[in-house]
Amino acid sequence: MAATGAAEEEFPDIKGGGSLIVAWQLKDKPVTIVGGGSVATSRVSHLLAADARITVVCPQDGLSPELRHRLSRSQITHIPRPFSISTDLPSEGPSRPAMVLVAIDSPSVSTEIYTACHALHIPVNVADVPRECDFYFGSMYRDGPLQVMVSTNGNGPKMASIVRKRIESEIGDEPFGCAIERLGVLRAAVRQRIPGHEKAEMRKRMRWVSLLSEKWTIAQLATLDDRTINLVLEDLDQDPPSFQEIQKKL
Ligand SMILES: C[C@@]1(CC(=O)O)c2cc3[nH]c(cc4nc(cc5[nH]c(cc(n2)[C@H]1CCC(=O)O)[C@@](C)(CC(=O)O)[C@@H]5CCC(=O)O)C(CC(=O)O)=C4CCC(=O)O)c(CCC(=O)O)c3CC(=O)O
Ligand SMILES: NC(=O)C1=CN([C@@H]2O[C@H](COP(=O)(O)OP(=O)(O)OC[C@H]3O[C@@H](n4cnc5c(N)ncnc54)[C@H](O)[C@@H]3O)[C@@H](O)[C@H]2O)C=CC1
Repeated sequence: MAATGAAEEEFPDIKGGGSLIVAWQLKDKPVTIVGGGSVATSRVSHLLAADARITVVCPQDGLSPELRHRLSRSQITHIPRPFSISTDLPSEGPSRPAMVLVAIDSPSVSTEIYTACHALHIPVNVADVPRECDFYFGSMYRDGPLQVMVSTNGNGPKMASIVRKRIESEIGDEPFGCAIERLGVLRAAVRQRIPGHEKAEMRKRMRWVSLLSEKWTIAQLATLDDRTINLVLEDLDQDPPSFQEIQKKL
């Protein structure tokens, strides 16, 4: 059909009012957290899981017990004083934060920090102040490399937490995290055996991994150790073997 002739109803209507959920890669990037209370502590957990380089700025007596523990294990850097816009927000250089998270109990100071970040084009989140957020946090479920984030786009944070718990209980004990971690290892091995970036090679890899992901259950994928991966990958010209076929070879 001609590109211009497509009828309007062929394309879905898109309702706005949402946000773009992405998996932001922060490994080794500097992130600054202002405040050391319970909200800051929860932000630190999420950032540690993302391997970010974390600096917490707050007076010595504001650091929560958990953050003191993380500091003693060198998981975070602590600057023990109130946040200073002129010192703690370098506009360039390796210390320029990739992201700033504000979790303090002073709305006016929060606004000043937000304004300074905004001027420097540094993405910022001020806990609980939607108009001072370039992005919102969501309710997180995590199992190894698997992450599920629920967002209500500011409409009902508590409801986000309720939906996340529903997902958590639906997943139950199924070892998704382990299965996905093992699939990651297997995919790397497939790329070694069928290297190359030609369309045909990519198609072959992608088709093969997709078929295996569907053919094996989550519990079966979770059993893939290095030895079974070698057996599974024995003949990549054939469709993937079943779990039972591999069991017979062991
Ligand atoms: C916009 C956003 C900005 C941001 O902070 O990033 C924001 C804003 C506000 N939160 C408020 C209240 C509460 N927030 C929570 C809890 C969470 N809040 C989180 C995110 C977000 N909160 C972002 C939107 C996310 C979304 O909509 O999906 C969660 C998901 C993630 C996290 O923060 O880690 C975490 C649950 C984590 C979990 O349990 O899994 C609870 C429940 C509780 O504490 O148990 C309550 C009370 C009940 C209620 O109001 O629902 C208020 C009103 C304050 C007031 O009334 O004064 C505002 C301001 C406003 O709405 O104007
Ligand atoms: N505690 C909670 O459950 C929730 C809190 N919030 C909001 O998040 C914000 C933070 O909450 P909490 O972590 O509970 O607060 P908190 O009162 O436990 O901690 C505040 C922290 O900010 C530090 N601080 C204050 N002024 C500072 C400055 N100028 N520079 C650097 N650090 C400074 C303090 O030393 C302390 O570490 C508040 O605005 C609160 O309204 C939102 C949702 C839930």
